[in-house]
Amino acid sequence: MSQSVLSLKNVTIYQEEKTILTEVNLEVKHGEFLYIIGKTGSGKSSLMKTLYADLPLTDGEGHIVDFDLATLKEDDIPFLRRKIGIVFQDFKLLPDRTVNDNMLFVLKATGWTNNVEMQNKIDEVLTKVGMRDFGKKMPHQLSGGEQQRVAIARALLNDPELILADEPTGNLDPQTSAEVLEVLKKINANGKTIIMATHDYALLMKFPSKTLKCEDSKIFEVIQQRTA
Ligand SMILES: Nc1ncnc2c1ncn2[C@@H]1O[C@H](COP(=O)(O)OP(=O)(O)OP(=O)(O)O)[C@@H](O)[C@H]1O
Repeated sequence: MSQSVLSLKNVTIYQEEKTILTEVNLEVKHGEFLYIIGKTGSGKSSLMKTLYADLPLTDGEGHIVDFDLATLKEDDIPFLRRKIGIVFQDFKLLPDRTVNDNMLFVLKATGWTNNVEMQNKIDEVLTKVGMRDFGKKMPHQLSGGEQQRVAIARALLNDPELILADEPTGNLDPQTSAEVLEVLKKINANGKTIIMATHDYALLMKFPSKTLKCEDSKIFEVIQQRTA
């Protein structure tokens, strides 16, 4: 399949009055795995926030999973977020409830009501990330890598077309980062489109894929070179 999941045309991204990225032209096709790299402060998170409508698109054109970012209304944002799975650096699991209840919370908030269907879905996504036996655990009983795998499972609950992962390995050691990347790569191999912001260049070398770099307010494709 080659239809576009995301298209940005001549977009400028601002934080308050400051221009962060300009002349952003980007097209991501169904099934791609795309890295966004760049130094701290170069605008990776601002770009991701624009994609999940945390920052409004005020300048340029943007379409993502059938939503028009330039004309998106406040009321549309929850519906956009159901078609996008978001994974953050700090996992953002609810600390006061089990893994299973974290999942139930999201399903109920997004309109699911049937208990059997909800539990089947939870089991399905936890199995996908290798966490099937951890449903009764509290987040604090899990390692960072396990928490991030649960967060990835949570992002899969509503079968999104696109996963946006903003520094998903930023809090993890190299070995655990590689394991989380393997989970994301497997999900991508099963057909999900993934955009991942990172400054972990070692990971990029280990799992090469199409890469865009944010630098000097611009974003452009870079060709990865193997050093060994
Ligand atoms: N909420 C905000 N209000 C004002 N300025 C912001 C805000 N968030 C980020 N910025 C500024 O926007 C610029 C880009 O930040 P952004 O977080 O997008 O960079 P980044 O590449 O994701 O960095 P990092 O790798 O450190 O997360 C920085 O100069 C930052 O100070």
